[in-house]
Amino acid sequence: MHARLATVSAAVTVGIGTLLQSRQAHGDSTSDAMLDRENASTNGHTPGRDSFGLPKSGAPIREAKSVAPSDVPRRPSEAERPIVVGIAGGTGSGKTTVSRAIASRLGRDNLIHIAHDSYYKDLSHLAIEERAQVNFDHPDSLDSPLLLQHLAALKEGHPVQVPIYNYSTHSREADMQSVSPARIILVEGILLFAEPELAKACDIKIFVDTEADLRFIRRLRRDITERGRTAETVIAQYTETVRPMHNEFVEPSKRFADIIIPTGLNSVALEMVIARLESFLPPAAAASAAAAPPTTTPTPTTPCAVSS
Ligand SMILES: Nc1ncnc2c1ncn2[C@@H]1O[C@H](COP(=O)(O)OP(=O)(O)O)[C@@H](O)[C@H]1O
Ligand SMILES: O=c1ccn([C@@H]2O[C@H](COP(=O)(O)O)[C@@H](O)[C@H]2O)c(=O)[nH]1
Repeated sequence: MHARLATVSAAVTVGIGTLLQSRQAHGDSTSDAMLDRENASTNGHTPGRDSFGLPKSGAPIREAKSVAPSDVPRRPSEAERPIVVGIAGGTGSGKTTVSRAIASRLGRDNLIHIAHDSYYKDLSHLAIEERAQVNFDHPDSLDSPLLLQHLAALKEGHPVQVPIYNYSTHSREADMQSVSPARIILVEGILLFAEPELAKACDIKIFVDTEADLRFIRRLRRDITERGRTAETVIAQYTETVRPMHNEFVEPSKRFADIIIPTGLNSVALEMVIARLESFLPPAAAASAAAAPPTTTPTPTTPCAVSS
């Protein structure tokens, strides 16, 4: 299957803003925000950015990984600032699998991988039966403002503490995962482009587009084996919330993507994405990534926290 690749177009300025509270404003306000952004991207070049408005390649900001907490990390220059790559798509579309394929090529030193899912709100104050009834596919179920704060901090060269979410208990673990900046920040989630501020925080937006029947089959298998569900609960959740929310929020957000990857592990599309991301790495790291074998099917797993 051939990849449908659109031009990488968005030039975006990251800023922390409050998310729109009104979900009913989703349609119009999202469109307005996106149009504003597209218009802004055509207003000539910004210093330190390339013709697409993306930060130019330069030295990685690896030094932030080794600083002591008491030290103040050096603020990355515009040319060094991390590139945020958003990977959205429906549940089971292959977001994590695609992220891992990209990560395995670009290398741990150059990339960090953050899941929007890690920012699900903690439901430990509810009885376990009540937790399972929550609509986890509505944007309000996630602490997106915290993710926005973290992306902004990483872009400034600061490490962040990412929550660790447990899908079986629908709650956050006591521990958090410390994540330090890298040149490429992969962030994935079903609702990433449905939240205008989060979409805006992504320099490159990729949508993994997989048919609903395949996604459902994958989810059924995964949720039973990895997330402690039964076939009955997966089917009930899918019909009651996952499917309607997909149609209301996820599917319409596809139009904000720069690139659409059909059925996930599409090697043509992946190689083009990887080549583009390599261009942001310093020469030695880019050469090493380019020398790695072409993308193969990684063992798909579904972490809920961060991996790289
Ligand atoms: N291209 C693929 N072919 C077959 N199975 C896949 C493929 N991509 C993902 N999967 C399977 O589907 C499940 C969901 O994939 P995942 O990457 O976790 O999707 P998402 O992150 O979008 O929910 C995984 O458990 C994996 O086993
Ligand atoms: O406690 C929870 C939190 C989330 N979910 C479901 O997870 C998916 C999103 O994860 P993917 O890896 O993209 O599938 C979302 O559809 C939620 O319904 C959950 O079941 N329980």
